[in-house]
Amino acid sequence: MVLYTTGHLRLDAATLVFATSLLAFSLAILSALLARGASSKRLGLHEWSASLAFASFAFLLFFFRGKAPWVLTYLVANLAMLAVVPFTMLAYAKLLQVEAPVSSVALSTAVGLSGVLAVYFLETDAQFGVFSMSMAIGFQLVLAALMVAMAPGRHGAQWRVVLNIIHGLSALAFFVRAGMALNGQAILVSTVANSPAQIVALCVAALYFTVATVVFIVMVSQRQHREMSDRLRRDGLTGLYTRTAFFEMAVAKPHQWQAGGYALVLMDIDNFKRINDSYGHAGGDAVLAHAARMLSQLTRLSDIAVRYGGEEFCVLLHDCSAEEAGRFAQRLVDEAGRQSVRIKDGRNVRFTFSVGYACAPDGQTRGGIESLEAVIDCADQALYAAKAAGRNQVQSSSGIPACNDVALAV
Ligand SMILES: Nc1nc2c(ncn2[C@@H]2O[C@H](COP(=O)(O)OP(=O)(O)OP(=O)(O)O)[C@@H](O)[C@H]2O)c(=O)[nH]1
Repeated sequence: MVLYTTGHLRLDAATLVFATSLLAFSLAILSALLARGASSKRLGLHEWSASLAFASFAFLLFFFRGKAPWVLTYLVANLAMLAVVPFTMLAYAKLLQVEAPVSSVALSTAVGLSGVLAVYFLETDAQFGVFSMSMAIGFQLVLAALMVAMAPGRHGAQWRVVLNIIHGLSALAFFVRAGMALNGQAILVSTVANSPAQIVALCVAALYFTVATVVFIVMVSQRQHREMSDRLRRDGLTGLYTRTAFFEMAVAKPHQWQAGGYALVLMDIDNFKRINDSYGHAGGDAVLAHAARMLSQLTRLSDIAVRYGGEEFCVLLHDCSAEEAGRFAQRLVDEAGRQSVRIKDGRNVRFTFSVGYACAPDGQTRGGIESLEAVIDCADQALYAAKAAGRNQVQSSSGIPACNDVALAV
């Protein structure tokens, strides 16, 4: 099949193979240039660029079939093709922060490789090579689609769907090709075989490289944007959310913390001024950073840990009973008492926490931000009570008369 347009312009296998190589090469350069930014490196653009470079190289070698040595245009070209999807998966692993299915990839690569080696060295029928390569790449495309579909989070959901449509379409093209090989109709990628199957497969390849690269770059830029806005909401010294960001988040997504009830835990490092006086401001900073790390380790992903003031922290425990909040608060005090912070001059600094907490049980959380402010106020009074009672301890707001049924009271 040759899709003619006018005059000398024709869309045949030779044109398509060369154009696909050029297209993949241009997209590889674009991805490599975008990967030059420090933050882009760890988002998988290098791997994406490598995958396209392998594809471009393979298609260029296919283009020279019949004019260059068979070792290059068959063996090396197919080895390059076998590297394309695994590098794509490495890129997804970085961007979506998931594990690549290494053993399944290795197994499918071995299947593809065995077919190619058998054809090249043992002069087995060429259809065996086409079948094993097509099955291997089709299977790897399905694995890539599963990685994209099963990655945690719902960010860029519509783009993931587009990616998976194109993965599915490409996998289907490879499985059809494998089926044709079984039926004895398979053709090698060639510039002279202009069968409809060949033309369609080449068009699908060009479509795959273009759409998948555009979508990948969009997803990279979305993640960069998310990370940048998250960084702006965090305190530079401790990495915890700032007080302003905390209230913005609480107002924006009340259902995320109200559902199931919540507890608000406020904690303050005891006699912090003395720590600053004894160990210097840098020593004090090291204690703050250590305390924040400890806090992050003890909280769940659904909780919100905040640097509430100078040496004061707060945690919103989502879906949490009063007993659980009490245990969490006591754990903070115990851990702080157990740990010490090694500062730059080699000295160890010990610190303690005073903690106050208040709860808004499930069913009493309808007051929105006003209710949250009331709960914080009660946790603050409990913290004050802990300080007044001698520090290094936990107090609950339940003993404070004004704080009973606090969420209902507002
Ligand atoms: N190193 C350092 N110190 C800070 C920072 N922010 C606030 N501080 C200091 O934290 C100290 C807080 O002291 P106070 O409010 O008197 O409280 P405290 O000494 O912890 O006493 P209690 O809270 O009553 O136990 C002040 O000396 C502030 O200068 C910071 O980012 N780094």
